[in-house]
Amino acid sequence: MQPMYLSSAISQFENEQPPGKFIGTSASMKRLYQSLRLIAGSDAPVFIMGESGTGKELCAEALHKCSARRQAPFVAVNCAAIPADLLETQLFGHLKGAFTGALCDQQGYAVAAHGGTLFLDEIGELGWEMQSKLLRFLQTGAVVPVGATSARSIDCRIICATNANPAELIEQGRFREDLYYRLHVIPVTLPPLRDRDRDVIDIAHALLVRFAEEERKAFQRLSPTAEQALLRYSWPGNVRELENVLRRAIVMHDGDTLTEAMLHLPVAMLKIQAVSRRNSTTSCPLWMVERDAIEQAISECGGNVPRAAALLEVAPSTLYRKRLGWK
Ligand SMILES: Nc1ncnc2c1ncn2[C@@H]1O[C@H](COP(=O)(O)OP(=O)(O)OP(=O)(O)O)[C@@H](O)[C@H]1O
Repeated sequence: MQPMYLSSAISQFENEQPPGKFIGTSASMKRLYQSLRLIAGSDAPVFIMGESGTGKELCAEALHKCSARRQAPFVAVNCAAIPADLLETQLFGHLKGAFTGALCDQQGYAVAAHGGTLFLDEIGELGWEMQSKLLRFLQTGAVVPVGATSARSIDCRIICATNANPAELIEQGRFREDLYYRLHVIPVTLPPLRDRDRDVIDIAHALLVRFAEEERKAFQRLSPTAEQALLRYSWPGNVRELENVLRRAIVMHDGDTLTEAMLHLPVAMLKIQAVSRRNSTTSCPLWMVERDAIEQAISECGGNVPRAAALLEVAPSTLYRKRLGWK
């Protein structure tokens, strides 16, 4: 592998545009882009966390595109989508005759990613045995295809992602702690869509233009009340859900303006706005702001304190300690 050209990685971000295919300029996304700028120049493993549909794969792609490895392949593997008994040969390859049905040599995803980036999505779904094999690959930097006797060195950057809480998986004995520490070198957390201010509107506009063209419809804009509805909704399925809502609205309706009624957003999923409902001209003690933010995060995570701590980027012990202080 060539030495890492940090300056060339950074130049991808110099124009302050969101990296890769990201849309959104909210404060939380700007913080993310800033981290990605620093991370792209390194070869250290990245561990991406975030709710389903927040853009974890988009993030992995952006890191690859902004790295010195961008001319080499980006290989994405969904660990949950491949049956456990096929995963080893898919990941590490096999030789002809290694098992019934192995009619020719086949290189695995790891070899295909040589020189580039290997993205392991839904890493929490890997079986225990496969986790050991992945750990061995990370320790040795070499793969042994099924049926082979010698190893082949592979140079690829590892990025993995999960929407599960890794601490919980380890606690439940479903994920190896030693593998976790190998992978969890640089953590990246994607904020949920409901915490990205007006990004939802910018993304919706871009999707409206794209889907209207694909569906050969005349839609050109969102009505002001449709925009307000998008802002009020809590988006449990994040950007993927927004894509589905807009696609469905555009397919099922006609016109040039997409209205609130056409979106059919469930009223039961309105945002909990305890903090933002507070009269913003009335100051209050800082501890109350902090308390509200913490309680809101815990409530959004269905009472799961470690997950709320990950969202707030603090240790779970910090939340437990602070909550004891308020009681
Ligand atoms: N900030 C964004 N701007 C524009 N499109 C986005 C953004 N974030 C996500 N998307 C789009 O939303 C969809 C879901 O994104 P992606 O597959 O990266 O999410 P994910 O977090 O990996 O989901 P899962 O946890 O289900 O694997 C994709 O079509 C992606 O292009």
